Amino acid sequence: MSDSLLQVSGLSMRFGGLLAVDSVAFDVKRDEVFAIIGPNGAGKTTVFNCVGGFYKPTAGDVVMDGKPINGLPSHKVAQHGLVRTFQNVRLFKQLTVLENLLVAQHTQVENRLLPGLLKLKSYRKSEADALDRSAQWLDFMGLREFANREAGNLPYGHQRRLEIARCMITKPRLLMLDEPAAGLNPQEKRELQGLIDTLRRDFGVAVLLIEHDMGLVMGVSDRILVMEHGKPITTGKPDDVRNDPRVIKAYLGEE
Ligand SMILES: Nc1ncnc2c1ncn2[C@@H]1O[C@H](COP(=O)(O)OP(=O)(O)OP(=O)(O)O)[C@@H](O)[C@H]1O
Repeated sequence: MSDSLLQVSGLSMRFGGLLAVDSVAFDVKRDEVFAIIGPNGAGKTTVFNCVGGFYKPTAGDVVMDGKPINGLPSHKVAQHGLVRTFQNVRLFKQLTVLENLLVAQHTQVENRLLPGLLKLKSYRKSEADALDRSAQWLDFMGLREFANREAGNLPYGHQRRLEIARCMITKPRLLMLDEPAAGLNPQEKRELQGLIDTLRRDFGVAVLLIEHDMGLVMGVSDRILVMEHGKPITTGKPDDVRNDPRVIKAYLGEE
């Protein structure tokens, strides 16, 4: 078994005349935290959208655990164990916190109509299990006291945690986080770093991260891919990337 969970090669995405992503290649190992950084417009989100099934890449391969997933829609990609959060939190804001976690499991747990209608024992059991798992994640994320609050009314940092819980409850193998520190205060950022460490260690999930907060990226990542103008500049460990003149130039050149 290869130690790479996700392998991306020759990935390109063209929007009309703009080559937003140009021949990007990287791999994410099992239980690795891998970050993609780069100045605004570098193509990070476009890579995410291609990997997660939101865009069909113009060229290239995306392979998850040996199976090609490029071009698959996001719900199919999720069935391969790859789920994501969004730059602007996307929850069912009118539903309660608990309901958000139940809905996340619904496609997995029970989508057979007949057993549901008949309230078969197996159906009741799977419903009870979904409720148990929701309670466990509410506790784990410190959200239990908010279980019956509308998700849209939670403080922003709590909404971000709920979004991560909603991903984790589907038991992914690769969690993609799109700017998870955006809008968080310094204390919440420290908690986020601890959370990512714990998710990887205790739940064996690999993490693919886009983030502008360099403190978080350097603190939490095993390896970092740096992009500029759609192209990869370098991939390396945080200390190597931090001191790479090409990376420093890419960021300073932005000013
Ligand atoms: N749907 C789209 N249609 C046309 N152009 C797009 C589309 N999405 C992104 N782009 C362009 O592709 C380039 C890369 O954008 P992308 O959002 O991937 O960069 P990014 O590195 O994620 O930037 P940021 O850090 O600001 O989020 C930009 O020039 C952007 O304007």
